[in-house]
Amino acid sequence: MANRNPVPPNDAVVFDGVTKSYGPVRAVNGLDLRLARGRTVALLGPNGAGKSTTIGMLLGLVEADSGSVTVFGGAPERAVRDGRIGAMPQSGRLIPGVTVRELVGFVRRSYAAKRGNQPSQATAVPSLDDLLETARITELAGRRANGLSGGQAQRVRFALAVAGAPELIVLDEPTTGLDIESRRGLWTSIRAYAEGGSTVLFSTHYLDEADDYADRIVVVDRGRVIADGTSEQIKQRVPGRTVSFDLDAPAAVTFDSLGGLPGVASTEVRGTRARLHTTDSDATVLALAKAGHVRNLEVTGAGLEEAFLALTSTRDNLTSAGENR
Ligand SMILES: Nc1ncnc2c1ncn2[C@@H]1O[C@H](COP(=O)(O)OP(=O)(O)OP(=O)(O)O)[C@@H](O)[C@H]1O
Repeated sequence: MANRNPVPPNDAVVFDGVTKSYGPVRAVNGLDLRLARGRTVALLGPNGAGKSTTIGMLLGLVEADSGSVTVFGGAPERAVRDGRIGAMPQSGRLIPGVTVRELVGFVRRSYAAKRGNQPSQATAVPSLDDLLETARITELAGRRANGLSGGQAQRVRFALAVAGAPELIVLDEPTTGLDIESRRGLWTSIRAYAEGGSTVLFSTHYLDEADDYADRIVVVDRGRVIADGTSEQIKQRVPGRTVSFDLDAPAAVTFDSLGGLPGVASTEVRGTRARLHTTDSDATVLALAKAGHVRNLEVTGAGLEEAFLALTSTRDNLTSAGENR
């Protein structure tokens, strides 16, 4: 497939007008996306939005119907063959009957042998000990690979993904089903690897991970990019603020009186804590101050979850929040 635009040297990945259908289902629908080298990017979207199909095309596993996908200026298959992409799939059993050290060592050796045949290749394959350390699985080295907990197995999969010192790692829902401690542990390894200058693309349904770890968030829905920017830029897409406070004298304040304050679009009272969603937080706060009876007042913008829900429920919303790549 011919690439219609020249690829700027700073782009690791370019999707250019890409479509992919499965029978009548348009999984990816004219996707345009550029990923700059060295950044960590989260791919968010509701179920069936096209995230896995997009990742499949990036890894050369799924062929686009039209448009082009370019990785490091060439075909994805070539980047995979050269060990420049490391991938962590959503699932897949680890080989039974071998230890973690044997499994990771085998994959590492196969990359090292390939690099030996390509001395021009810039990135050296790490030592096995460094690799185990990076993935924080040194203490698991002697364990059977198929007898690990979910979190431990994901760390081994991560070691396999980075065994060839790839410049781009692609993680498809890496922490799904893991407890909070295992999620944090895996992210410690991913971040450490990213700090070495690699590009990271991950999909997730955990919005806090996108908020905490991504330099840039790309939201897809029905196979298209519907928002693209930093976490802050995405949050700003949802207008209005939330004004929260403790009611000093709950009996003296009624729902109706709160709802009648300037700017207030909706109200919620739980116990003595009130939350007002307002389109004019300055006017709302001034009116509350005049009325008195409030303590611990707080004004906050929408969280990423609220923004995500608002964006993905607005079906016609196809503009971009920013160009931060
Ligand atoms: N091999 C396939 N055959 C038929 N339809 C498919 C196939 N793969 C994906 N689809 C459909 O394409 C659409 C996009 O699916 P995809 O798995 O890419 O979305 P997703 O955003 O990764 O979803 P999820 O968050 O649920 O994993 C969905 O409607 C899905 O049912």
